[in-house]
Amino acid sequence: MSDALPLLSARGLRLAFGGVKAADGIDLDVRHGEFLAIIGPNGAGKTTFINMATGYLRPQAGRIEFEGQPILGLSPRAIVRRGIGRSFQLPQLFTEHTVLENAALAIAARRGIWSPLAPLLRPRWRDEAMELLDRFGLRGIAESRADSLNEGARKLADIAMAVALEPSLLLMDEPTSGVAAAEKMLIVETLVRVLRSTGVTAVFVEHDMDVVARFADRVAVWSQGRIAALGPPAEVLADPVVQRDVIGIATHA
Ligand SMILES: Nc1ncnc2c1ncn2[C@@H]1O[C@H](COP(=O)(O)OP(=O)(O)OP(=O)(O)O)[C@@H](O)[C@H]1O
Repeated sequence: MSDALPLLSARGLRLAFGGVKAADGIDLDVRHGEFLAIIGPNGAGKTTFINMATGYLRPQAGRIEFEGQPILGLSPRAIVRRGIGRSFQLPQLFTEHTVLENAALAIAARRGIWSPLAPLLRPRWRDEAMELLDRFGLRGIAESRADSLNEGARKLADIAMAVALEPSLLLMDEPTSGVAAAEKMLIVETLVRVLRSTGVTAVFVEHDMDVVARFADRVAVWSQGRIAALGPPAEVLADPVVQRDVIGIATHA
């Protein structure tokens, strides 16, 4: 496959909820290997885009292609199988299970195995789950229950589960929301290191402009269901309109 072909290509996406235009003509190409940040005020339609690209919402018009193939109309599960992973604003871990158990379940799910947990904790699976946790620096909390983790560890563990499914594109909705300021950069550094080393392309919704400036290759600015600006962070974040309309009100927790 040619690298010139975008990994994901969206054209003319439209979706209104009553009078609210959550997507009002979205055109976006995601390039192989890039880290693309999506910024924009609350209600601009950022999550709606992720929901459309992952099969959770169907646009009223437009098309989305992944690796040159149309994906609109596929179920979320079928889209995961094509290679698009996702993490949510609120982590989706099995809270009553340990981090290791969550990892083993995710690795098994990747192979289409829906097994009781006990066999998945035998050495072969356990080693693989530990190896995954190691990559995210989570080995030390492998035996902790998911509901006992702080928000930073919970977010990383959630992303590790998405990576266990071996996506080529990962869409992350606010990977740092709720994470304490002191932890934030370490969390993002860790996930960027893992994703870059495995060649995973990433799209992430982010409200922290320091994170965007440091880790994004390109930034797309969402405004009222449209993309108002797109380009390298140094350029986009210096745009006075973006500074006034997006950064000035980016106080979202
Ligand atoms: N399922 C839905 N039903 C009705 N309205 C919806 C639905 N999903 C989103 N909306 C509306 O569409 C608009 C865009 O919402 P969306 O969640 O995509 O924004 P966002 O940019 O992700 O905001 P935030 O930063 O607050 O997460 C909002 O006005 C929202 O209330």
